[in-house]
Amino acid sequence: MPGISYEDFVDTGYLPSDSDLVCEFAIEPAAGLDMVDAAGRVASESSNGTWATLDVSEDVVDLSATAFRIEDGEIAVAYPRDLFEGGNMAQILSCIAGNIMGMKAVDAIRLLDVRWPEAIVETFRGPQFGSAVKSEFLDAGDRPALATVPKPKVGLTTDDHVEIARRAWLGGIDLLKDDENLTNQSFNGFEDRLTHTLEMRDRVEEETGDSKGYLVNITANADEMKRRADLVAAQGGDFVMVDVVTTGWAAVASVREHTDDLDVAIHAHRAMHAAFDRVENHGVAMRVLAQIARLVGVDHIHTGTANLGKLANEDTVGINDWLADDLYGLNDVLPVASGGLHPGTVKPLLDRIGTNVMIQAGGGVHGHPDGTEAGARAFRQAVDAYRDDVSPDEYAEDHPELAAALDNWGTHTPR
Ligand SMILES: O=C(O)[C@H](O)COP(=O)(O)O
Ligand SMILES: [Mg+2]
Repeated sequence: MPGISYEDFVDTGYLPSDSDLVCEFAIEPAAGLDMVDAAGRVASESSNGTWATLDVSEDVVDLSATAFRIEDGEIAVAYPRDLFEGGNMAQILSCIAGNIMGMKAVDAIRLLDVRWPEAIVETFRGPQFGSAVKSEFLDAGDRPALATVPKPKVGLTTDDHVEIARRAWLGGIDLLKDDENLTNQSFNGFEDRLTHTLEMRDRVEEETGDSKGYLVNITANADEMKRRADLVAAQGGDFVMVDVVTTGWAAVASVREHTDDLDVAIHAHRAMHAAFDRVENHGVAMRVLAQIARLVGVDHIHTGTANLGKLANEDTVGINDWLADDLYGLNDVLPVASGGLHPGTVKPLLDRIGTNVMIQAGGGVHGHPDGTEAGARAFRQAVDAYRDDVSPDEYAEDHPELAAALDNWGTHTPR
């Protein structure tokens, strides 16, 4: 079989087959190696090779990857379908983003993009609802869904949390979201928070006639997440939230499998993603993390704010487009813009990312000079102004909450 020595893993005449999984990497070869040497080592270590030349018997299945394009510091590597266990994202990542991330043959390596073949895509569940949550669970089918995160992010008692939820929903917010580090701590236990927040949701829905949602953070070990998801469903919740990077994709897959019968959508917070994607020449691009999230089957995921918020971003627009594109019939994923947004950033944000999104503000709602309900109204008014094609300043003339928000923050991008 070929592929026993790393040189055998490069073939610039190779044409990937439809079933090959193709990865694009940016690589910086270590001193003394050229791009071809480094490409061979990457393809080898990420499929079936090692540093030494192997003498392999005929009955070993050939699962070698092939580096077939090498140009301008980037390489493309094709992997045979049978290298991978279908439906097992952990195993796939142990190949395409595994040992190669630390191998000394490259000073830096970044997984930029993946072409997922149908033969792999069909082994994953994908999202149960995707962007359909906006009309299926909410009244936001024709506009961005609006979410808020109670602040301070931890420390509020359950009663405080529920009161903030009430004010935010009454002000026009669709979704109340737990923060990424709020799970089941002593000051605000999961079960009480779930019960009382959903009771409040029902009261507000009755009062306003609008559908409201609660993204309760079930992040924990996999079995506990499943137990918490059961509680959410039993109490009439429509959403669970999972910190998908910190829990790991195998745990997310367990939640996705479990929620198939529960009729609840999965909101993915990406806390810790920047450990993989912030250093520009190394790691795994957010684009790939978003692809993984779609395959595993989350319904919404944070994809950044197109550089209009407080967190560093990659190509939010390109990622959002990928999440909306056809992928062998898999549902789409609703992109979530969050992190440092406020009413003054709504127009430039929607100009960049469109309206089939969820937009979310914590500080930009609760930090409003007149409090949470006014902040929620201002956030909603900024979206209504956009819908009516009226400038925020003009809309603010007869919407005092928006006027106060714009006076306070202008169009400032926070840090
Ligand atoms: O989890 C999030 O997305 C953030 O808590 C948003 O908070 P901010 O709007 O205050 O930055
Ligand atoms: Mg947060």
